[in-house]
Amino acid sequence: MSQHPELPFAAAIEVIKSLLPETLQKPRVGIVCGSGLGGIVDCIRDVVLVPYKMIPGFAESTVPGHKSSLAFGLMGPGDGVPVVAMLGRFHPYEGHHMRTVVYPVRIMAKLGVTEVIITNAAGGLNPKLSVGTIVVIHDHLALPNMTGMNPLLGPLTSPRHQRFIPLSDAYSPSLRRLVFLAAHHLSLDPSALAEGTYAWVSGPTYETPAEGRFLRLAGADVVGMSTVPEVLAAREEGLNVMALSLVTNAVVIPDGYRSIREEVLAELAGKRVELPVADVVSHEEVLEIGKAKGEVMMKLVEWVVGSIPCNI
Ligand SMILES: O=P(O)(O)O[C@@H]1C[C@H](O)[C@@H](CO)O1
Ligand SMILES: Nc1nc2[nH]cnc2c(=O)[nH]1
Repeated sequence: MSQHPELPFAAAIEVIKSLLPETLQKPRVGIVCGSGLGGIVDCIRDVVLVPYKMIPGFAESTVPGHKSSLAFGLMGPGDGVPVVAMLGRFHPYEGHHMRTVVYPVRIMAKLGVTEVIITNAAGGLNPKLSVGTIVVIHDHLALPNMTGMNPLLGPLTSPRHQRFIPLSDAYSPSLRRLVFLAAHHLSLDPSALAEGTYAWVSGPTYETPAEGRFLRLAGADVVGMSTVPEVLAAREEGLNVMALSLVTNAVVIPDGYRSIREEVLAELAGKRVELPVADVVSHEEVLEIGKAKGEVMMKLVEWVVGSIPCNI
């Protein structure tokens, strides 16, 4: 495996701190915004934006719905909790090296972040999940991790890191509890918030119906092209992780394939048939749902940030 040049951690931290007032230099919570979910910046007070192009080692996000800036500021009631939000993320399918994809999470840890909230837009595999539902991720299924594309492959980025990271408790039960409490306090309909397993695929192609069925049979509830690399790096850095998916589209057609054979035979026999047709998903649709339903996600995140106890 090829070595990746050392990332300039110290230079990045120095630049970031030089652009921030002292009160914002040590954020407690890091937030990673998924496709179309960068509106979270509206919940942050005293915002200071730090463009990625100013930070050594950062790439640019090339995906529509992702902005290339970190937002520092305060969130939640009272004095507020210092936070840093990544308004756009890096995906491996953009051509970024895996070390670059997870670099911002490592920078967050170095700035003092102890909890990270990772959001994404995802396709629904579980037919019980309707579009707009928010899923609290409690586990993941990462085929790339199991087939030689684990983001933590290669030399350790710090001698403090463990070589072997357990993932049985990757998604903090305490933070997950807080989201459900948040939903109650915000009087959300209980069906608006579910919990489930996220399948990570590399993208950039969306799933074929067979791939969707395969992932569903393997136990996944939603599928997306991000999050897991960030979760792994965050766990390696010792951060508590919470991850939320917004279901933007349905992947699996419950009744299976539209059978052209059945259709033709029925037509020849003079019968009318109405067979299921697969949804054709697009990134525009993903962004549209993010715009329409992202506010609930933002309110949940804001409530959780304001309620994280000192020692979780
Ligand atoms: O960054 P996220 O995971 O929210 O973005 C999703 C997955 C792909 O990048 C894109 C597909 O529409 O949205
Ligand atoms: N892989 C994948 N990622 C998504 N992100 C939003 N929707 C989808 C989807 O259907 N599949």
